[in-house]
Amino acid sequence: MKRNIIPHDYQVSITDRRKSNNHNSFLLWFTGLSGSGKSTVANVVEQKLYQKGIKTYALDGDNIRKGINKDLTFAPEDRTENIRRIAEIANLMVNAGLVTIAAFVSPYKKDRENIRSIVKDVNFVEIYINTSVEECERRDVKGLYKKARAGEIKNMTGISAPYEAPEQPDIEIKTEEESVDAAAQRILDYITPKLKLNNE
Ligand SMILES: Nc1ncnc2c1ncn2[C@@H]1O[C@H](COP(=O)(O)OS(=O)(=O)O)[C@@H](OP(=O)(O)O)[C@H]1O
Ligand SMILES: Nc1ncnc2c1ncn2[C@@H]1O[C@H](COP(=O)(O)OP(=O)(O)O)[C@@H](O)[C@H]1O
Repeated sequence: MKRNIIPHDYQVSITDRRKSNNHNSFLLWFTGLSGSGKSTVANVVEQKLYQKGIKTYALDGDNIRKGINKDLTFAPEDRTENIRRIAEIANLMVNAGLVTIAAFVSPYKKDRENIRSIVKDVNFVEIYINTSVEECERRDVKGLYKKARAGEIKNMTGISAPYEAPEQPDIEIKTEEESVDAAAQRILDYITPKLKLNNE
């Protein structure tokens, strides 16, 4: 379909915005099972960045699935659309100069590859929060695993829907072996060089 959409050439660029913030912008994408620890670790990372004066914004289930994506279910095609829209929003935020943090189950490899192509490889940091389904079920932070076992929730990731683990994530956190603070520190150490402005 020919849509005749011609982008307007705005004069304030991503480079200008990064310069005025005095740091680079990129996307930290947390993937993992429900209850694996994505939000817990992401929250500490954001707090530490904020304390250093870094401009951040965090996207998560509450501000997305209750808002812009409230029309979407957990069926595979809706999860794909969920992640696609979030990637587009994240891309706008990266262009606005923010270190953008996103914590979503994002169980499908092809959807995560799509995020990488939307925000560009150089702006994408994939963080795999690797917690076994047994441990997530033991934590059962929201009581969802119990409901899934009782058949009250269909398509529950790890129980009745697949989770395709990243093969080469930029960072892998095994929460059964590493504390929240140690994980957050490892992420901060990884991204600190990326925050520095280069001469674009
Ligand atoms: N069927 C099923 N499977 C997985 N998760 C479920 C499901 N139903 C509801 N929930 C709750 O919704 C949160 C996951 O939403 P996401 O937008 O991250 O999922 S996805 O990326 O589209 O797969 C997830 O939040 P987190 O626990 O923060 O991961 C759950 O609380
Ligand atoms: N090392 C750890 N890293 C992250 N979370 C942990 C860790 N150890 C225990 N937890 C607990 O696991 C739960 C993870 O919940 P949450 O962060 O909401 O997961 P998700 O966002 O992936 O659904 C929290 O109750 C958290 O306190």
